[in-house]
Amino acid sequence: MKSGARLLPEEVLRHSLRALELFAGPTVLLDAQARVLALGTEAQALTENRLSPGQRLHEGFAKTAENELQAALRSPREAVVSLAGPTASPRTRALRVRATPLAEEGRSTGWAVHLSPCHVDPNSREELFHGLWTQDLRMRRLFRIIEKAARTEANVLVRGESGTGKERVATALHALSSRARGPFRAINCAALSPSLLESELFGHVRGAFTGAVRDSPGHFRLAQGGTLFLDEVAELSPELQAKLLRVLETRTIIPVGGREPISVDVRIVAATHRALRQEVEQGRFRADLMYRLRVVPIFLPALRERPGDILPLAERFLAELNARGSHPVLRISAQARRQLQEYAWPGNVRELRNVMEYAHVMSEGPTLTEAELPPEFNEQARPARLRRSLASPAPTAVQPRDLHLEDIHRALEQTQGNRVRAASLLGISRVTLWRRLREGQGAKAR
Ligand SMILES: Nc1ncnc2c1ncn2[C@@H]1O[C@H](COP(=O)(O)OP(=O)(O)OP(=O)(O)O)[C@@H](O)[C@H]1O
Repeated sequence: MKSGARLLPEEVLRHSLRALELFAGPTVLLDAQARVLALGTEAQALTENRLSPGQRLHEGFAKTAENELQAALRSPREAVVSLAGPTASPRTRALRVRATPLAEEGRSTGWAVHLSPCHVDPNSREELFHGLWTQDLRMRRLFRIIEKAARTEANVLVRGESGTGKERVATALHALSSRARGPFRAINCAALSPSLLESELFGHVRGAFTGAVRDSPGHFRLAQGGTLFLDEVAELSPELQAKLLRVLETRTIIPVGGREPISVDVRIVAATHRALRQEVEQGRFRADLMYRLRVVPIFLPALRERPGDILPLAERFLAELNARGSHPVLRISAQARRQLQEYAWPGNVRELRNVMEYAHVMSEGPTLTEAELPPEFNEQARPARLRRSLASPAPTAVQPRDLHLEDIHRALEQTQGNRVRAASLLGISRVTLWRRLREGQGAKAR
Protein backbone atom coordinates (compact mmCIF):
# COMPACT_ATOMS: atom_id res chain seq x y z
CA MET A 1 0.00 0.00 0.00
CA LYS A 2 3.07 2.27 -0.11
CA SER A 3 2.10 3.86 -3.41
CA GLY A 4 -1.44 4.50 -2.06
CA ALA A 5 -0.02 6.41 0.89
CA ARG A 6 1.91 8.74 -1.47
CA LEU A 7 -1.26 9.89 -3.33
CA LEU A 8 -1.74 13.67 -3.24
CA PRO A 9 -5.26 15.12 -2.67
CA GLU A 10 -5.49 16.19 -6.32
CA GLU A 11 -4.68 12.68 -7.42
CA VAL A 12 -7.26 11.35 -4.97
CA LEU A 13 -9.85 13.65 -6.55
CA ARG A 14 -8.87 12.50 -10.05
CA HIS A 15 -9.08 8.84 -9.03
CA SER A 16 -12.43 9.38 -7.32
CA LEU A 17 -13.87 11.14 -10.38
CA ARG A 18 -12.52 8.40 -12.63
CA ALA A 19 -14.19 5.75 -10.43
CA LEU A 20 -17.41 7.79 -10.30
CA GLU A 21 -17.50 8.09 -14.12
CA LEU A 22 -16.89 4.36 -14.47
CA PHE A 23 -20.10 3.71 -12.55
CA ALA A 24 -22.24 6.72 -13.45
CA GLY A 25 -20.91 7.91 -16.82
CA PRO A 26 -19.78 11.52 -17.52
CA THR A 27 -20.23 13.49 -14.28
CA VAL A 28 -19.93 17.12 -13.14
CA LEU A 29 -19.85 17.97 -9.42
CA LEU A 30 -21.56 21.24 -8.42
CA ASP A 31 -21.48 23.16 -5.14
CA ALA A 32 -24.61 24.44 -3.41
CA GLN A 33 -24.63 27.54 -5.70
CA ALA A 34 -24.59 25.33 -8.82
CA ARG A 35 -20.96 26.25 -9.56
CA VAL A 36 -18.70 23.59 -11.06
CA LEU A 37 -16.43 22.08 -8.37
CA ALA A 38 -14.85 19.40 -10.53
CA LEU A 39 -15.61 17.33 -13.60
CA GLY A 40 -14.37 14.01 -14.88
CA THR A 41 -12.45 13.49 -18.11
CA GLU A 42 -15.51 11.95 -19.79
CA ALA A 43 -17.63 14.99 -18.90
CA GLN A 44 -14.87 17.29 -20.18
CA ALA A 45 -14.79 15.44 -23.50
CA LEU A 46 -18.57 15.34 -23.87
CA THR A 47 -18.96 19.07 -23.17
CA GLU A 48 -15.99 19.83 -25.47
CA ASN A 49 -14.21 21.58 -22.56
CA ARG A 50 -16.90 24.23 -22.19
CA LEU A 51 -17.06 23.76 -18.42
CA SER A 52 -14.31 24.51 -15.88
CA PRO A 53 -14.24 24.81 -12.07
CA GLY A 54 -15.81 28.01 -10.76
CA GLN A 55 -18.20 28.42 -13.68
CA ARG A 56 -21.98 28.11 -13.33
CA LEU A 57 -23.37 25.00 -14.98
CA HIS A 58 -25.58 26.84 -17.48
CA GLU A 59 -22.61 28.84 -18.82
CA GLY A 60 -21.45 25.84 -20.85
CA PHE A 61 -24.81 25.49 -22.58
CA ALA A 62 -26.94 27.44 -25.05
CA LYS A 63 -28.72 30.51 -23.56
CA THR A 64 -32.11 28.82 -23.97
CA ALA A 65 -30.95 25.97 -21.70
CA GLU A 66 -30.79 27.96 -18.43
CA ASN A 67 -34.39 27.35 -17.31
CA GLU A 68 -34.28 23.70 -18.34
CA LEU A 69 -31.09 23.18 -16.32
CA GLN A 70 -32.51 24.91 -13.25
CA ALA A 71 -35.57 22.67 -13.46
CA ALA A 72 -33.34 19.61 -13.75
CA LEU A 73 -31.51 20.64 -10.55
CA ARG A 74 -34.80 21.03 -8.69
CA SER A 75 -36.39 17.75 -9.77
CA PRO A 76 -35.45 14.22 -10.87
CA ARG A 77 -36.61 15.20 -14.38
CA GLU A 78 -34.09 14.87 -17.19
CA ALA A 79 -33.29 17.93 -19.36
CA VAL A 80 -32.28 17.75 -23.00
CA VAL A 81 -30.13 20.78 -23.76
CA SER A 82 -27.67 21.97 -26.39
CA LEU A 83 -24.07 23.02 -25.78
CA ALA A 84 -23.19 26.69 -26.30
CA GLY A 85 -22.04 27.63 -29.80
CA PRO A 86 -21.19 25.31 -32.70
CA THR A 87 -20.07 21.80 -31.76
CA ALA A 88 -17.30 19.69 -33.23
CA SER A 89 -19.46 16.61 -33.50
CA PRO A 90 -23.20 16.10 -34.10
CA ARG A 91 -22.97 13.60 -31.22
CA THR A 92 -22.72 16.48 -28.76
CA ARG A 93 -25.28 18.76 -30.36
CA ALA A 94 -27.74 17.80 -27.64
CA LEU A 95 -27.03 16.31 -24.23
CA ARG A 96 -29.24 14.70 -21.61
CA VAL A 97 -28.70 16.15 -18.15
CA ARG A 98 -29.85 14.54 -14.90
CA ALA A 99 -28.97 15.80 -11.42
CA THR A 100 -28.59 13.91 -8.13
CA PRO A 101 -28.81 16.28 -5.11
CA LEU A 102 -26.08 15.84 -2.50
CA ALA A 103 -26.65 16.60 1.20
CA GLU A 104 -24.79 16.32 4.47
CA GLU A 105 -26.64 16.21 7.80
CA GLY A 106 -29.78 17.46 6.07
CA ARG A 107 -27.98 20.44 4.45
CA SER A 108 -27.68 20.68 0.67
CA THR A 109 -24.05 20.62 -0.45
CA GLY A 110 -24.58 20.57 -4.22
CA TRP A 111 -25.25 18.09 -7.01
CA ALA A 112 -23.69 15.31 -9.03
CA VAL A 113 -24.78 16.07 -12.60
CA HIS A 114 -24.80 13.15 -15.02
CA LEU A 115 -24.47 13.80 -18.73
CA SER A 116 -25.14 11.57 -21.73
CA PRO A 117 -25.28 12.19 -25.47
CA CYS A 118 -28.75 12.57 -26.94
CA HIS A 119 -29.01 11.18 -30.45
CA VAL A 120 -32.44 12.62 -31.00
CA ASP A 121 -33.01 16.10 -32.28
CA PRO A 122 -35.48 17.35 -29.64
CA ASN A 123 -37.26 19.46 -32.26
CA SER A 124 -37.79 16.69 -34.79
CA ARG A 125 -40.74 14.34 -34.66
CA GLU A 126 -39.12 11.48 -36.51
CA GLU A 127 -36.60 9.04 -35.14
CA LEU A 128 -34.55 6.08 -36.29
CA PHE A 129 -33.85 3.88 -33.30
CA HIS A 130 -31.74 0.77 -33.86
CA GLY A 131 -33.27 0.17 -37.28
CA LEU A 132 -36.83 1.10 -36.21
CA TRP A 133 -38.09 4.28 -37.88
CA THR A 134 -41.14 6.16 -36.63
CA GLN A 135 -42.73 9.56 -36.23
CA ASP A 136 -45.35 8.21 -33.85
CA LEU A 137 -45.15 9.70 -30.38
CA ARG A 138 -46.13 6.43 -28.66
CA MET A 139 -43.35 4.58 -30.45
CA ARG A 140 -40.85 7.25 -29.47
CA ARG A 141 -41.96 6.96 -25.84
CA LEU A 142 -41.35 3.21 -26.10
CA PHE A 143 -37.81 3.90 -27.33
CA ARG A 144 -37.15 5.87 -24.15
CA ILE A 145 -38.52 2.98 -22.05
CA ILE A 146 -36.26 0.58 -23.98
CA GLU A 147 -33.25 2.80 -23.22
CA LYS A 148 -34.11 2.78 -19.52
CA ALA A 149 -34.80 -0.96 -19.39
CA ALA A 150 -31.50 -1.63 -21.19
CA ARG A 151 -29.58 -0.06 -18.29
CA THR A 152 -31.00 -2.68 -15.92
CA GLU A 153 -31.06 -6.46 -15.75
CA ALA A 154 -34.89 -6.61 -15.72
CA ASN A 155 -36.55 -9.19 -17.94
CA VAL A 156 -38.50 -7.56 -20.75
CA LEU A 157 -41.59 -8.91 -22.50
CA VAL A 158 -42.29 -7.42 -25.93
CA ARG A 159 -45.80 -7.82 -27.26
CA GLY A 160 -46.81 -7.02 -30.80
CA GLU A 161 -48.18 -8.52 -33.95
CA SER A 162 -45.94 -10.24 -36.46
CA GLY A 163 -43.60 -7.78 -38.23
CA THR A 164 -43.91 -4.92 -35.71
CA GLY A 165 -40.21 -5.08 -34.82
CA LYS A 166 -40.13 -7.26 -31.68
CA GLU A 167 -36.79 -8.82 -32.54
CA ARG A 168 -35.36 -5.38 -33.33
CA VAL A 169 -36.40 -4.24 -29.84
CA ALA A 170 -34.59 -7.25 -28.38
CA THR A 171 -31.37 -6.46 -30.27
CA ALA A 172 -31.64 -2.78 -29.22
CA LEU A 173 -32.00 -3.82 -25.56
CA HIS A 174 -28.89 -5.95 -25.92
CA ALA A 175 -26.85 -3.34 -27.79
CA LEU A 176 -27.65 -0.64 -25.21
CA SER A 177 -26.97 -2.85 -22.20
CA SER A 178 -23.79 -3.58 -20.28
CA ARG A 179 -23.98 -7.04 -21.92
CA ALA A 180 -23.44 -5.59 -25.40
CA ARG A 181 -20.02 -7.24 -25.71
CA GLY A 182 -21.54 -10.60 -24.80
CA PRO A 183 -23.50 -12.85 -27.19
CA PHE A 184 -27.06 -12.25 -28.42
CA ARG A 185 -28.97 -15.44 -29.19
CA ALA A 186 -32.52 -15.75 -30.51
CA ILE A 187 -34.74 -18.80 -30.52
CA ASN A 188 -38.31 -19.20 -31.74
CA CYS A 189 -40.31 -21.26 -29.25
CA ALA A 190 -43.07 -21.96 -31.83
CA ALA A 191 -40.81 -23.51 -34.43
CA LEU A 192 -39.66 -26.67 -32.62
CA SER A 193 -41.32 -29.63 -30.94
CA PRO A 194 -41.16 -29.47 -27.09
CA SER A 195 -38.43 -32.14 -26.79
CA LEU A 196 -36.23 -30.54 -29.44
CA LEU A 197 -36.80 -27.10 -27.95
CA GLU A 198 -35.77 -28.35 -24.49
CA SER A 199 -32.48 -29.62 -25.85
CA GLU A 200 -31.96 -26.45 -27.93
CA LEU A 201 -32.53 -24.29 -24.84
CA PHE A 202 -30.79 -26.22 -22.09
CA GLY A 203 -28.40 -28.42 -24.11
CA HIS A 204 -27.96 -32.18 -23.76
CA VAL A 205 -25.30 -34.65 -22.74
CA ARG A 206 -23.96 -37.34 -25.02
CA GLY A 207 -26.28 -40.35 -25.15
CA ALA A 208 -29.28 -38.47 -23.70
CA PHE A 209 -31.39 -39.64 -26.64
CA THR A 210 -30.92 -41.44 -29.94
CA GLY A 211 -28.74 -39.26 -32.13
CA ALA A 212 -27.16 -37.33 -29.21
CA VAL A 213 -23.65 -38.34 -30.26
CA ARG A 214 -21.93 -35.49 -28.44
CA ASP A 215 -22.63 -32.96 -25.69
CA SER A 216 -24.45 -29.83 -26.84
CA PRO A 217 -24.35 -26.59 -24.81
CA GLY A 218 -27.82 -25.18 -25.71
CA HIS A 219 -28.84 -21.54 -26.14
CA PHE A 220 -28.71 -20.62 -22.44
CA ARG A 221 -25.03 -21.51 -22.18
CA LEU A 222 -24.25 -20.05 -25.62
CA ALA A 223 -25.80 -16.76 -24.44
CA GLN A 224 -23.63 -16.74 -21.26
CA GLY A 225 -22.88 -13.11 -20.28
CA GLY A 226 -25.28 -11.85 -22.95
CA THR A 227 -28.96 -11.80 -23.89
CA LEU A 228 -31.33 -14.60 -24.91
CA PHE A 229 -34.35 -13.65 -27.01
CA LEU A 230 -37.25 -16.09 -26.58
CA ASP A 231 -39.60 -15.36 -29.48
CA GLU A 232 -43.23 -16.63 -29.37
CA VAL A 233 -42.82 -17.50 -25.69
CA ALA A 234 -46.59 -18.09 -25.27
CA GLU A 235 -46.22 -21.24 -27.39
CA LEU A 236 -44.08 -23.01 -24.77
CA SER A 237 -45.54 -26.34 -23.56
CA PRO A 238 -46.59 -26.49 -19.87
CA GLU A 239 -43.56 -28.72 -19.08
CA LEU A 240 -41.13 -26.26 -20.64
CA GLN A 241 -42.85 -23.33 -18.91
CA ALA A 242 -42.15 -25.09 -15.59
CA LYS A 243 -38.51 -25.70 -16.57
CA LEU A 244 -37.99 -22.14 -17.74
CA LEU A 245 -39.43 -20.81 -14.48
CA ARG A 246 -36.98 -23.00 -12.55
CA VAL A 247 -34.08 -21.64 -14.61
CA LEU A 248 -35.15 -18.05 -13.95
CA GLU A 249 -35.49 -18.72 -10.24
CA THR A 250 -32.29 -20.68 -9.69
CA ARG A 251 -30.16 -19.16 -12.49
CA THR A 252 -29.03 -22.71 -13.29
CA ILE A 253 -29.86 -25.15 -16.06
CA ILE A 254 -29.77 -28.93 -16.20
CA PRO A 255 -29.00 -30.24 -19.71
CA VAL A 256 -31.23 -33.03 -21.06
CA GLY A 257 -29.82 -36.30 -19.70
CA GLY A 258 -27.58 -34.42 -17.22
CA ARG A 259 -27.66 -34.40 -13.43
CA GLU A 260 -25.62 -31.43 -12.25
CA PRO A 261 -27.07 -27.90 -12.40
CA ILE A 262 -24.88 -25.45 -14.34
CA SER A 263 -24.89 -21.72 -13.49
CA VAL A 264 -25.98 -19.36 -16.23
CA ASP A 265 -25.82 -15.56 -16.38
CA VAL A 266 -28.24 -14.57 -19.12
CA ARG A 267 -30.69 -11.70 -19.54
CA ILE A 268 -34.05 -12.77 -20.97
CA VAL A 269 -36.04 -10.77 -23.49
CA ALA A 270 -39.24 -12.61 -24.46
CA ALA A 271 -41.79 -11.78 -27.13
CA THR A 272 -45.27 -12.88 -28.09
CA HIS A 273 -48.07 -11.77 -30.39
CA ARG A 274 -50.63 -12.98 -27.83
CA ALA A 275 -52.06 -11.20 -24.79
CA LEU A 276 -50.20 -13.20 -22.14
CA ARG A 277 -52.62 -12.20 -19.38
CA GLN A 278 -55.46 -13.72 -21.40
CA GLU A 279 -53.38 -16.86 -21.94
CA VAL A 280 -52.96 -17.03 -18.14
CA GLU A 281 -56.70 -16.55 -17.54
CA GLN A 282 -57.46 -19.36 -19.96
CA GLY A 283 -55.01 -21.67 -18.21
CA ARG A 284 -52.57 -21.89 -21.11
CA PHE A 285 -49.70 -19.96 -19.49
CA ARG A 286 -48.35 -19.99 -15.94
CA ALA A 287 -49.04 -16.77 -14.03
CA ASP A 288 -45.77 -17.05 -12.05
CA LEU A 289 -43.76 -17.31 -15.28
CA MET A 290 -45.63 -14.35 -16.80
CA TYR A 291 -44.71 -12.15 -13.82
CA ARG A 292 -41.07 -13.26 -14.06
CA LEU A 293 -40.89 -12.48 -17.77
CA ARG A 294 -42.82 -9.23 -17.94
CA VAL A 295 -41.00 -7.12 -15.35
CA VAL A 296 -40.93 -4.45 -18.07
CA PRO A 297 -43.73 -4.95 -20.62
CA ILE A 298 -43.37 -3.23 -24.00
CA PHE A 299 -46.36 -3.14 -26.32
CA LEU A 300 -45.54 -2.36 -29.95
CA PRO A 301 -48.55 -0.86 -31.75
CA ALA A 302 -49.58 -2.41 -35.07
CA LEU A 303 -48.79 -0.38 -38.19
CA ARG A 304 -52.48 0.37 -38.82
CA GLU A 305 -52.63 1.94 -35.33
CA ARG A 306 -49.98 4.47 -36.38
CA PRO A 307 -51.16 5.32 -39.89
CA GLY A 308 -48.85 8.36 -39.99
CA ASP A 309 -45.92 5.95 -40.34
CA ILE A 310 -47.24 4.06 -43.40
CA LEU A 311 -46.33 6.40 -46.25
CA PRO A 312 -43.02 7.73 -44.84
CA LEU A 313 -41.91 4.13 -44.24
CA ALA A 314 -43.01 3.17 -47.77
CA GLU A 315 -40.89 6.04 -49.12
CA ARG A 316 -37.90 5.05 -47.00
CA PHE A 317 -38.09 1.47 -48.29
CA LEU A 318 -38.41 2.79 -51.84
CA ALA A 319 -35.29 4.94 -51.37
CA GLU A 320 -33.40 1.88 -50.06
CA LEU A 321 -34.51 -0.15 -53.09
CA ASN A 322 -33.57 2.68 -55.45
CA ALA A 323 -30.10 2.79 -53.91
CA ARG A 324 -29.43 -0.83 -54.83
CA GLY A 325 -31.90 -1.34 -57.67
CA SER A 326 -31.51 -1.06 -61.40
CA HIS A 327 -34.16 1.62 -61.98
CA PRO A 328 -35.23 4.51 -59.76
CA VAL A 329 -38.86 4.80 -58.66
CA LEU A 330 -39.17 8.36 -57.48
CA ARG A 331 -42.78 8.81 -56.40
CA ILE A 332 -45.97 6.97 -55.49
CA SER A 333 -49.18 7.85 -57.36
CA ALA A 334 -52.06 9.40 -55.39
CA GLN A 335 -54.23 6.31 -55.89
CA ALA A 336 -51.45 3.93 -54.79
CA ARG A 337 -50.85 6.09 -51.72
CA ARG A 338 -54.53 5.90 -50.87
CA GLN A 339 -54.48 2.11 -51.19
CA LEU A 340 -51.37 1.77 -49.05
CA GLN A 341 -52.93 4.04 -46.45
CA GLU A 342 -56.25 2.12 -46.39
CA TYR A 343 -54.77 -1.35 -46.18
CA ALA A 344 -54.92 -3.12 -42.77
CA TRP A 345 -51.31 -4.41 -42.82
CA PRO A 346 -51.76 -7.73 -40.96
CA GLY A 347 -48.03 -8.37 -41.46
CA ASN A 348 -47.11 -4.82 -40.35
CA VAL A 349 -43.78 -3.24 -41.33
CA ARG A 350 -42.34 -6.50 -42.68
CA GLU A 351 -45.31 -6.76 -45.04
CA LEU A 352 -44.94 -3.10 -46.06
CA ARG A 353 -41.29 -3.69 -46.96
CA ASN A 354 -42.21 -6.77 -49.00
CA VAL A 355 -45.02 -4.90 -50.78
CA MET A 356 -42.63 -2.08 -51.73
CA GLU A 357 -40.09 -4.60 -52.97
CA TYR A 358 -42.76 -6.28 -55.12
CA ALA A 359 -43.97 -2.93 -56.48
CA HIS A 360 -40.40 -1.83 -57.20
CA VAL A 361 -39.83 -5.00 -59.26
CA MET A 362 -43.12 -4.48 -61.12
CA SER A 363 -42.76 -0.75 -61.72
CA GLU A 364 -42.17 0.45 -65.28
CA GLY A 365 -41.49 4.16 -64.81
CA PRO A 366 -40.48 6.70 -62.16
CA THR A 367 -44.00 6.72 -60.63
CA LEU A 368 -45.25 3.70 -58.76
CA THR A 369 -48.90 3.14 -59.62
CA GLU A 370 -51.68 1.16 -57.95
CA ALA A 371 -51.50 -1.44 -60.75
CA GLU A 372 -47.99 -2.31 -59.59
CA LEU A 373 -49.07 -3.14 -56.04
CA PRO A 374 -49.53 -6.86 -55.22
CA PRO A 375 -52.86 -8.58 -56.06
CA GLU A 376 -54.30 -8.14 -52.54
CA PHE A 377 -54.46 -4.38 -53.24
CA ASN A 378 -56.93 -4.96 -56.04
CA GLU A 379 -59.99 -3.44 -54.34
CA GLN A 380 -62.55 -5.91 -55.72
CA ALA A 381 -60.46 -8.89 -54.71
CA ARG A 382 -59.53 -7.58 -51.29
CA PRO A 383 -61.40 -9.21 -48.39
CA ALA A 384 -63.10 -6.76 -46.03
CA ARG A 385 -60.84 -7.77 -43.15
CA LEU A 386 -57.82 -6.39 -45.02
CA ARG A 387 -59.35 -2.94 -45.37
CA ARG A 388 -58.74 -0.18 -42.89
CA SER A 389 -61.43 2.43 -43.07
CA LEU A 390 -59.97 5.90 -43.38
CA ALA A 391 -63.10 7.36 -41.84
CA SER A 392 -62.62 5.26 -38.69
CA PRO A 393 -58.95 4.46 -38.29
CA ALA A 394 -59.71 2.26 -35.25
CA PRO A 395 -57.69 -0.92 -35.47
CA THR A 396 -59.31 -3.84 -37.25
CA ALA A 397 -57.64 -6.55 -35.25
CA VAL A 398 -56.19 -8.66 -38.01
CA GLN A 399 -53.88 -11.02 -36.20
CA PRO A 400 -51.84 -13.59 -38.10
CA ARG A 401 -54.10 -16.17 -36.48
CA ASP A 402 -57.06 -14.52 -38.28
CA LEU A 403 -55.42 -15.32 -41.57
CA HIS A 404 -57.59 -17.95 -43.12
CA LEU A 405 -55.99 -21.24 -44.00
CA GLU A 406 -57.33 -20.84 -47.51
CA ASP A 407 -55.28 -17.59 -47.85
CA ILE A 408 -52.19 -19.58 -46.94
CA HIS A 409 -53.05 -22.42 -49.33
CA ARG A 410 -53.68 -19.90 -52.10
CA ALA A 411 -50.31 -18.24 -51.46
CA LEU A 412 -48.62 -21.65 -51.46
CA GLU A 413 -50.25 -22.46 -54.79
CA GLN A 414 -49.05 -19.17 -56.24
CA THR A 415 -45.50 -19.85 -55.10
CA GLN A 416 -45.48 -23.54 -56.09
CA GLY A 417 -45.27 -24.58 -52.46
CA ASN A 418 -42.36 -22.28 -51.56
CA ARG A 419 -43.10 -21.42 -47.89
CA VAL A 420 -40.59 -18.60 -47.64
CA ARG A 421 -42.09 -16.80 -50.65
CA ALA A 422 -45.66 -17.58 -49.55
CA ALA A 423 -44.97 -16.09 -46.10
CA SER A 424 -43.44 -13.04 -47.74
CA LEU A 425 -46.49 -12.66 -50.00
CA LEU A 426 -48.78 -12.75 -46.96
CA GLY A 427 -46.52 -10.45 -44.98
CA ILE A 428 -46.06 -12.92 -42.16
CA SER A 429 -42.93 -14.66 -40.94
CA ARG A 430 -42.11 -18.18 -42.13
CA VAL A 431 -42.62 -19.42 -38.59
CA THR A 432 -46.08 -17.84 -38.34
CA LEU A 433 -47.06 -19.52 -41.63
CA TRP A 434 -45.74 -22.84 -40.38
CA ARG A 435 -47.60 -22.44 -37.08
CA ARG A 436 -50.90 -21.57 -38.79
CA LEU A 437 -50.58 -24.62 -41.03
CA ARG A 438 -49.87 -26.78 -37.99
CA GLU A 439 -52.84 -25.30 -36.07
CA GLY A 440 -55.00 -25.94 -39.14
CA GLN A 441 -53.95 -29.57 -39.26
CA GLY A 442 -54.60 -29.88 -35.51
CA ALA A 443 -58.11 -28.43 -35.96
CA LYS A 444 -58.83 -30.91 -38.76
CA ALA A 445 -57.64 -33.82 -36.62
CA ARG A 446 -59.98 -32.83 -33.75
N1 LIG B 1 -40.45 0.79 -37.43
C1 LIG B 1 -39.71 0.10 -38.31
N2 LIG B 1 -38.88 0.75 -39.15
C2 LIG B 1 -38.13 0.07 -40.06
N3 LIG B 1 -38.16 -1.27 -40.20
C3 LIG B 1 -38.97 -1.96 -39.38
C4 LIG B 1 -39.79 -1.34 -38.40
N4 LIG B 1 -40.51 -2.28 -37.75
C5 LIG B 1 -40.14 -3.47 -38.29
N5 LIG B 1 -39.23 -3.27 -39.26
C6 LIG B 1 -38.61 -4.31 -40.10
O1 LIG B 1 -39.57 -5.34 -40.28
C7 LIG B 1 -38.95 -6.61 -40.22
C8 LIG B 1 -39.60 -7.43 -39.13
O2 LIG B 1 -39.09 -7.01 -37.88
P1 LIG B 1 -38.92 -8.03 -36.67
O3 LIG B 1 -38.36 -9.34 -37.15
O4 LIG B 1 -38.19 -7.34 -35.57
O5 LIG B 1 -40.46 -8.23 -36.31
P2 LIG B 1 -41.12 -9.24 -35.29
O6 LIG B 1 -42.19 -8.48 -34.58
O7 LIG B 1 -40.06 -9.89 -34.44
O8 LIG B 1 -41.79 -10.31 -36.27
P3 LIG B 1 -42.22 -11.85 -35.98
O9 LIG B 1 -43.11 -11.85 -34.78
O10 LIG B 1 -42.99 -12.22 -37.21
O11 LIG B 1 -40.96 -12.62 -35.82
C9 LIG B 1 -37.46 -6.37 -39.99
O12 LIG B 1 -36.80 -6.39 -41.22
C10 LIG B 1 -37.43 -4.97 -39.40
O13 LIG B 1 -36.25 -4.33 -39.68
